[in-house]
Amino acid sequence: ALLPILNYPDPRLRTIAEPVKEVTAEIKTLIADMIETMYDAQGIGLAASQVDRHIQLIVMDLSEDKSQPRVFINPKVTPLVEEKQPYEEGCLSVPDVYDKVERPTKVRIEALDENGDKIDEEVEGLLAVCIQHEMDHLNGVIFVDYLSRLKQTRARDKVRKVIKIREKQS
Ligand SMILES: O=C(O)C[C@@H](Cc1ccccc1)C(=O)SCC(=O)c1ccccc1
Ligand SMILES: [Zn+2]
Repeated sequence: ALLPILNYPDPRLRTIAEPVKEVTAEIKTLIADMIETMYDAQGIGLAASQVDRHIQLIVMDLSEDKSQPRVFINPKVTPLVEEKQPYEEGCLSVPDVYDKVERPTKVRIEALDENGDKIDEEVEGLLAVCIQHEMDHLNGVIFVDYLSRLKQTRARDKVRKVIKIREKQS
């Protein structure tokens, strides 16, 4: 089922996510719903925080044909290099706002997958950017927090406009 995505600056997006204790049937349903919601919203990642579920769960699919969804449960991300790289980020909770954010170029991801099996990978490129962006969501951080006050104000105004247009369309 499609889930409603919280929009910036909704304070619920600032909630710190709790660790997942057990991958229950309910969580497997949530994972399927998040993947469906991510594809519908044309995203490449989605954190549970964005659908108002405050558990440490991220879904991601960087494939062209939306055929390789990945699930990260209780993820831990560790930078492997000091070097940072800028990337033009977007966010499904801040629609139509894109801006450069600098993040460590290479990171280690430790997590569990949807079967409770260990993930332990060193990644760079868009996967490294996206996992750090999603990890921020689980810690109540949104990418606009790294931008200037002026850009944050513009982002709030932009989201307000986009939501109004979407409400008219629905
Ligand atoms: O809000 C989210 O977490 C999803 C977000 C993930 C993300 C994309 C790009 C850089 C960092 C994090 C999105 O999927 S934004 C929409 C999108 O598909 C996209 C935007 C910019 C570059 C590439 C993809
Ligand atoms: Zn986001």
